[in-house]
Amino acid sequence: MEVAVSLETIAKQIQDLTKNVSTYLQNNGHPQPSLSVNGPADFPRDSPEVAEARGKLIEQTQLLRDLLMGPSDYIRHITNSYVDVACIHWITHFNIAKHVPLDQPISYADLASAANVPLSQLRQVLRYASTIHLFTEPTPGHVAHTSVSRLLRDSPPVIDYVGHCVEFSATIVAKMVEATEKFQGSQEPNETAFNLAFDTPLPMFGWMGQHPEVAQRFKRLMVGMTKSEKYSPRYLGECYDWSALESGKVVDIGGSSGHCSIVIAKQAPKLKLIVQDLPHVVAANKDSLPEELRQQISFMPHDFFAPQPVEDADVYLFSQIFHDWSDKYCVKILQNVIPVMKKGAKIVIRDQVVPPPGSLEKWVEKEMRMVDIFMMTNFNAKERELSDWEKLFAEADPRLRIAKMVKPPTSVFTIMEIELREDGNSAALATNGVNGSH
Ligand SMILES: C[S@@+](CC[C@H](N)C(=O)[O-])C[C@H]1O[C@@H](n2cnc3c(N)ncnc32)[C@H](O)[C@@H]1O
Repeated sequence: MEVAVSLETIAKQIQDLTKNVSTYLQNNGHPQPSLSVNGPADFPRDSPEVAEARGKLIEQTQLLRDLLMGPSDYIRHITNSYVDVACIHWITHFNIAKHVPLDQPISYADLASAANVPLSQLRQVLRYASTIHLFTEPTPGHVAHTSVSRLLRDSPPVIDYVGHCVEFSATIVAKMVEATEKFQGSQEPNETAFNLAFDTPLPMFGWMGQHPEVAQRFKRLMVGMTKSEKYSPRYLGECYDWSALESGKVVDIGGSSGHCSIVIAKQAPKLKLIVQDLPHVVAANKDSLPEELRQQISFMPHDFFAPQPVEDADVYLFSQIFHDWSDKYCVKILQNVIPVMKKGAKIVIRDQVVPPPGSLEKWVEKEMRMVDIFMMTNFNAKERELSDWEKLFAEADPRLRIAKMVKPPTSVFTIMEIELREDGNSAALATNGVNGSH
């Protein structure tokens, strides 16, 4: 049960945290956050303490606002957020942000004719959008950018992200109810809300193969994500003792362009790595491997639903594979590797271990659980909590045990080492900063 906290207590915390954050910005030459057109696009991320204070502030200010709304207004507020998404879709579809100059306002009439949209609808949509900080009306009848709407004009990663959300994901999640009614919790990757939304019998990635523009945008998003701390593969290199394998062999299953293997290869120059993926993925990526790594890393077409052909590897690596598949298919993927594992070989998994409900700030947990909903609606898959992982391993083979888990604080991923124990005993689980570990 939630304990009631007074508004003053929350406000006091907000005041103290705001002072810390604001002083830090001033003392380190960072601009104050602003919605004006030249306001900074991102909050500085160079101090872990300030990042923590900012996280708490977002949590506390949101709590204060929600409490002040009261349940009746609050439920209306969260329920009608579909209008926000629809207006952002309209704005991006008709390329409105590109037609608004950065240095001066533009009249609704001129903007309507430049974007070729009905004047009255433009005014309706932008006046709504200005209530959520997208565009502003500095003088009646004239529109100008804010620091938020500017991103829809100038930031290709934001434009990709927003396009993917409003044109793709929003269409899919709108079919959640119908999908459950029709498919009743199916584990098949082609009996999903995605299949209903796009009226296709193909699994999501198969469909993307036939829609290169959507696929290219999705790929750009994924590549962009790997550049952020949260999704960076660099921790995979740093948080596992790859050099202890000396001149051993690693198979990077579903390794895509090999970016995880590249990180590991740089960490442990004597290791040999084989990147396996579907034939078309291997064909598209193998020639872009840096010249200096070609002795160390090779590519091999392989479907992970077929028996694993590499029998002498020390590690079978699965990075961001299992969250795309239901348990039924994850078990098959694991069972294709287990028979060829030599004595002492390990399975290393880089994926999310979702912490128990309520253990993170709500806005952080919301983001994590949003990805879980995408996994459900796109693939009938999920992000797994520790107990889900344990259940999965037990189902694949009772000898599988989690031997180590490491979760770097700034990464969303946990790195798990799984061993195949011949004696059937539980291994002592060595964890490092993993929320909700034993
Ligand atoms: C989410 S990506 C993960 C890529 C990479 N391991 C990483 O961590 O960024 C999933 C990968 O699985 C590959 N994949 C999907 N189905 C596969 C299959 N049946 N056999 C092998 N690879 C497959 C995809 O082509 C894609 O590269």
